[in-house]
Amino acid sequence: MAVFESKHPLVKHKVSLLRDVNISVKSFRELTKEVAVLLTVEATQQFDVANVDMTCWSGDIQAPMLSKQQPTLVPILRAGLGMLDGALTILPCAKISVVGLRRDEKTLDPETYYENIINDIEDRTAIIIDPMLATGGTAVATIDLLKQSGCKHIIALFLVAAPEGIEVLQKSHPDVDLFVGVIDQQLNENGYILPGLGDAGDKIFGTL
Ligand SMILES: O=P(O)(O)OC[C@H]1O[C@H](OP(=O)(O)OP(=O)(O)O)[C@H](O)[C@@H]1O
Ligand SMILES: O=c1cc[nH]c(=O)[nH]1
Ligand SMILES: [Mg+2]
Repeated sequence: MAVFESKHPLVKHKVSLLRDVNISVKSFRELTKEVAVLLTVEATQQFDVANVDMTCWSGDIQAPMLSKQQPTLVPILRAGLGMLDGALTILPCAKISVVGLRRDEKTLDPETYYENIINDIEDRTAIIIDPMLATGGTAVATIDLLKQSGCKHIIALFLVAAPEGIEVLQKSHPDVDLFVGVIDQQLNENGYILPGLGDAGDKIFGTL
């Protein structure tokens, strides 16, 4: 598994702004979307292109186009919805597969409460989007669901990731590449990322 931590100065800057304890819901939503745009650009840099015949204003040409089907975006409810608009800005034709998982506050185990994965997922790259990778339990369960549905190629985007979660993912799904805004220090005793962003879902949905 490859882990790509963004080197883009705007990603660093915007994730730092997201950490402000006094951030408004509006700013948190806007910045989450903006970082999602930047991470989607980085994650799609490795996509293959192949020349196709086309007629241009100046005549017939061969022009490079994406050689595979458009990917499917996989927002993990709730917080992943905050990144969906940003990812769609770069991939406006992507199909969307939605999964809903929440962590049990005490055990930190993920519980799946919704699953709506596209039919032809075996032909497409799945791009998981979720602001936070903490213990890794939610991401592992999501990848399990996608693989059970026939998905063969999966990448995952996170604004902030804890080293503990990266290690768990690495062990469970070594074939999945990660694109991360910032790798943070550690988890606290309640499974929250330090320094982190706090509860990203609550900040995006205004349920603090
Ligand atoms: O790596 P883990 O320890 O599994 O934690 C990460 C998960 O926790 C958060 O979701 P949460 O369960 O708070 O649900 P929400 O998006 O509805 O707020 C976050 O958006 C991830 O999905
Ligand atoms: O720090 C964390 C950990 C899990 N989920 C969040 O939203 N934040
Ligand atoms: Mg939450």
